[in-house]
Amino acid sequence: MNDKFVIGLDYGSDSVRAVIVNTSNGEVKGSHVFWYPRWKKGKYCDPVSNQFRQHPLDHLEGLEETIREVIKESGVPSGQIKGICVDTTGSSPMAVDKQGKPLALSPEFAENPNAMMVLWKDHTAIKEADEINELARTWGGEDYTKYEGGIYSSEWFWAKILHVIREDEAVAEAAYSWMEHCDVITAELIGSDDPLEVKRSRCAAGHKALWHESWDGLPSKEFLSKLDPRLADLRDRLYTNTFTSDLPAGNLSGEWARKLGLSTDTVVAVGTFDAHAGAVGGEVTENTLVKVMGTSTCDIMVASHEAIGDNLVKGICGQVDGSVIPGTVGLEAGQSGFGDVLAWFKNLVVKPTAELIRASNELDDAKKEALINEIDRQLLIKLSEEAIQIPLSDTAPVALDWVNGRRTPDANQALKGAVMGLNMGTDAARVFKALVESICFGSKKIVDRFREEGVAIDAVIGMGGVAKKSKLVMQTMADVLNMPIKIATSDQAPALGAAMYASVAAGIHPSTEAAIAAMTNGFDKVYEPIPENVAVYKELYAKYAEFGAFVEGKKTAALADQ
Ligand SMILES: Nc1ncnc2c1ncn2[C@@H]1O[C@H](COP(=O)(O)OP(=O)(O)O)[C@@H](O)[C@H]1O
Ligand SMILES: O=C(CO)[C@H](O)[C@H](O)COP(=O)(O)O
Repeated sequence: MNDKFVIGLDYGSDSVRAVIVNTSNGEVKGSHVFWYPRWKKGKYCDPVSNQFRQHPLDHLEGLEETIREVIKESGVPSGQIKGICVDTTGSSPMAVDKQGKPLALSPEFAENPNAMMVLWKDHTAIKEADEINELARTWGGEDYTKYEGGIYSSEWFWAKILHVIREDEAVAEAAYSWMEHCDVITAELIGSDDPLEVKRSRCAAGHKALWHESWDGLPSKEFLSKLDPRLADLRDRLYTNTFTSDLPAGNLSGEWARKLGLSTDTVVAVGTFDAHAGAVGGEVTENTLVKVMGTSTCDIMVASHEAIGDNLVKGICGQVDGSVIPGTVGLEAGQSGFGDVLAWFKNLVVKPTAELIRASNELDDAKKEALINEIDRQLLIKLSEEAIQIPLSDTAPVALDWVNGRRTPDANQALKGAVMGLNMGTDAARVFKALVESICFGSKKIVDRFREEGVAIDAVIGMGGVAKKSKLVMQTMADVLNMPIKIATSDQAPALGAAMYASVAAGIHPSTEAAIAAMTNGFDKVYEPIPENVAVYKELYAKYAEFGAFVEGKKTAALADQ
């Protein structure tokens, strides 16, 4: 057998997943998940202040373990493994030194959260994002936000950097450059020692760093200096050109070839973001909305240059040439909180329960931890089983899905979640059901915005942890959108998409479209809307919209006296 194989790596928010894939038929010969140990302990985070940082050691340990494990599991000879591609969350930037190494890998900054990866969901930079939006609208020059939906988010590159350099003089001084997570890992694999030489991700730059070829790359130094002179200086130590992920970033370094038991002939593709790789793994085509549903949700579409023309789609996460399928325009929207909204509720119940179990004298410590882990594992399933039994006609509460702010439509990370309509009969299952409905209503707001902006949506594909794990969420989504939802077979669609990019970068397939056709894993389920549910959710959606307008301050008479 002389089949050629590639490896796709998908760095999610809680774990990194790898798959090794046969490029001739998409057969997944091995997969492995590595949960970030420091992140799992909540280190370097402060949810109350919306601070979420990750230590790069979590990522490097996961890099080595996942690749070694999938090679071992597959039994594929190293000589047949031709390429690797890395997708990560974003915008998740890190301050790096002159060699492109994250500052937190140096002893001086090893415990400093500002020297670590500022995870996409970290919203400490709301003020900075507001400044960028205000300046973009008023400075008299180019509106650099126009290809990113017209509203810059605290989740993104420049806002995060500006916040950190204001907070931490030492990091500001020591940071030679800043790199997105996907570029850091790619640079590590190819043994780069110069961040200015690394082929930076088009996807990351276009969707999160205000990059566009029409203004020669990044925003001008004049614009940046109005925010902070140090940003203007930094521009010289970032990048001008960006690259799509069907292209090679370099070859595996000798160090990593030895660590992984691979050849230095192994090509490493330019990095990308998880959702966009997921769309490729899920066979994205024009007029199809791909929903990558994990802790958050990303909604990805592709449009031909002819179809999109000069249309600037308002309030989404941007439209970028080549961010998904090179030669087409990638469109991104999404929700800052999706599975996380449900995890938040789960933790609300589990945390005090766990503390009581630990404080009790009934069980030994090992049995206590086993019981707590079982409750943590089972609670979402249990709540889902109970929620499915609640008749839709039951006046369940109405919730807003903004526990992590609102990403789209119209980013507003200052927003918070809310629930109304509680009474003495409101049990955990009813609140959970309201939260499930809220994240589906939030998805409908995005579909409505795309259509209002002239982007046709004829089909919906679901993938990611929630799509594979929750029948309740997916049926509710089909009912709320009143559209069938196809579920991608692969439970690692982003990693599969990264593998597809790797096969093109390694010269095995001639294009991303050809790689999709050859390596797709297809779909294994379709959720069809249930007409009677569609009617009920139409009314509930109107309540959700009114409640949202009220909470966001656009009070309406209908709600004001409730
Ligand atoms: N049974 C379930 N029902 C609903 N949501 C679930 C269930 N199991 C896990 N989740 C959610 O899935 C999300 C993790 O999604 P996943 O795609 O695995 O991770 P990531 O977002 O890091 O890529 C978590 O937010 C978790 O709350
Ligand atoms: O916005 C993104 C991509 O553009 C983030 O990577 C995405 O939201 C992260 O989500 P998850 O934790 O579910 O992988």
